[in-house]
Amino acid sequence: MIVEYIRYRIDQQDAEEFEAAYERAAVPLAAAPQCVDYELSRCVDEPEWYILRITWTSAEDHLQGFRAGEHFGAFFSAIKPYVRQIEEMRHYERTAVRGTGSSVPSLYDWAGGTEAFERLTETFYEQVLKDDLIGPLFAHMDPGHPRYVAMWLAEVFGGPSRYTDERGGYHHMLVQHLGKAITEPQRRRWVNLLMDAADVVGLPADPEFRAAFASYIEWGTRLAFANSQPGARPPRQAPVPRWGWGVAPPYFPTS
Ligand code: HEM
Repeated sequence: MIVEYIRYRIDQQDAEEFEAAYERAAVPLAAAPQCVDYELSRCVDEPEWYILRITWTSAEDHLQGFRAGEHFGAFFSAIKPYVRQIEEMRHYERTAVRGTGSSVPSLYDWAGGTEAFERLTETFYEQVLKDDLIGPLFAHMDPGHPRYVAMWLAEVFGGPSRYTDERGGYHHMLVQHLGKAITEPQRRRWVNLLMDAADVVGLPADPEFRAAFASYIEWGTRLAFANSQPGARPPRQAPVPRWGWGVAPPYFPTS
């Protein structure tokens, strides 16, 4: 991905029409498969300055794909009157320095932190061991297993990176599943028992948290299933995934 920044200097009296022109240009831009996202911002301190940020799938996709593609004509005709007002138009490569702030609580904090995940996995594995379908898979599990899985989940949901630092991270987790030939009914039972345990230990039951939680569990169990099949060749090294709220951020009642 590549980020294009276009800085405009627009006379105050033209600002309204400029923004309206970009609203029109945004329609073909949004339809272009080379465009990841875009945002037009106006400077507060010096309102004649605007910056348009467009993330493209690549510089080549922008310059060859978009510009030669079916959406460019409509895009360009909307913004053509302002081309002479461009002060800078460049592609920038993202660096490793990026992240999110703390304005939105992590799923880890929302759930109640390490203690909540430990309660969850304690209860979950008590039921797993009694279960006819998946109990036998865990018959020889390490007594620390519930705590290790709690560490994994805590890290995935935005908590401390203890599974990576103390337990070997993704690679260690992966090898535990290799060759286990998990069946779909076993995967589904694992999910069902975990969801039951979430209710029993009182993990937050709001729709937003549960949707994000269930989404990771669905994804993770399907990966565990796939990686456990005979002949599976998953990547041996990768970071522990970090799961966020997705499209439904936490709901804070206003009154
Ligand atoms: C989101 C889904 C899953 C997560 C996050 C997860 C997590 C983990 C982790 C972190 C370990 C290694 C613990 C350690 O550090 O020692 C592990 C091991 C294991 N997992 Fe999973 N797992 C998932 C799905 C499944 C499923 C669906 C099954 C089978 C139905 C399964 C069966 C096992 C088994 C049998 C082990 C080895 C246990 C032992 O003998 O110690 N896992 N899992």
